[in-house]
Amino acid sequence: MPLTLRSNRSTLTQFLIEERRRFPSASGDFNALILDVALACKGIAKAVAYGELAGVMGNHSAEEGGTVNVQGETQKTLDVLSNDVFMRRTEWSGNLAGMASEEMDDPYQIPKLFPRGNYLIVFDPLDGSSNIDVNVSVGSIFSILRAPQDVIDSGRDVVDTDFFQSGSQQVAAGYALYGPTTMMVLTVGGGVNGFTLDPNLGEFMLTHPKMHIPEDTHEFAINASNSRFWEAPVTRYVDECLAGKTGARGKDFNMRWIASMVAEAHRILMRGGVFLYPRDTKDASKPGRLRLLYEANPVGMIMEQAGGRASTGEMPMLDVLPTSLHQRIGFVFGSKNEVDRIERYHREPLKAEEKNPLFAERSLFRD
Ligand SMILES: O=P(O)(O)OC[C@H]1O[C@](O)(COP(=O)(O)O)[C@@H](O)[C@@H]1O
Ligand SMILES: [Mg+2]
Ligand SMILES: [Mg+2]
Repeated sequence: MPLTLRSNRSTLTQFLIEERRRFPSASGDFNALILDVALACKGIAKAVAYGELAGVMGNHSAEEGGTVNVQGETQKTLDVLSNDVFMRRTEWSGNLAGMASEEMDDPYQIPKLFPRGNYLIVFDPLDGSSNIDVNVSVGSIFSILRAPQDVIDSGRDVVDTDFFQSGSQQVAAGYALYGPTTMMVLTVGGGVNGFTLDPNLGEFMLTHPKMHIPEDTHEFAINASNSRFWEAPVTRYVDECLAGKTGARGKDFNMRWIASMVAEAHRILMRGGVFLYPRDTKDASKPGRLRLLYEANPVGMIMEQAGGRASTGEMPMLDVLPTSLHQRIGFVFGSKNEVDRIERYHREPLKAEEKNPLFAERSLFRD
């Protein structure tokens, strides 16, 4: 079926140029960096789309350099490939002072043969990759920070602490979603805009201008298999959602869990909802599942810029000062009123029945 191309749509390049006109002092390096990232995402989208045909499914083999990342997680072939694409597409242009990724233990130094620039990029090259073999939507997440002034002045190698900037310091954040269509969702600080990849033109076209998250929702997302490890405020919140019309909330809720955060973030951006991967007691060494610098902060910035909220459960995510490169953290985001409510539950003292599971809703001692 021939596609009718709407000529009035902006391309990502046009959009960035128009944005830059509003800030005449901007150097243009930043736009070039975003376009490099977009090109990396197009490359990853192709690899994901070819899947088994390109021999890129399954775990990364030990002969090709190892199978476990710094998080102790088995790397998929596509994790490694996507990481490589991100690095190669962004390292050369003179816009970056350094980068860090989920798939690299330490910060990556821009090779000496390339000039160094003013920005740092942190990325999750493939989010939701445990789903890749079952053909569920996955994506890439990125966060752009300004490099510390002494890094810019001296051109020195970057170290972990250069990246320890709160999420509110991000210059830009975004993700690409490799779903039925490939999309890029971007914020440069003035709202959130969504671009769909036109496969014929090879261009991201502005299809979702000024994305906005409804303040209320009746849809929540959480991995309920962890419920025995949740803290009481989270149990209270989920129990109230499950109780539906008959409970404290007085309305029914729907539940979703894709296990691909980038896809959940996109659903929430499109129609509202709340996502929780809270801090829990499952593993004392992991205060949460998701990573602050390249998952929670960029998705958090997008949520806040779209009128939603992002929180640790206790405080705004974007106010957290990072203490390590691969730091994990509890993450709650989405429709504003739900995130506010979850934060309030964390502040409120527990009632006796919430402290004692024997008296909780659906317990032995409750009629
Ligand atoms: O398997 P679980 O515990 O439900 O965790 C799912 C979460 O893990 C993640 O896949 C982690 O991201 P990576 O795939 O980049 O490691 C999130 O996208 C998702 O929300
Ligand atoms: Mg991830
Ligand atoms: Mg990943």
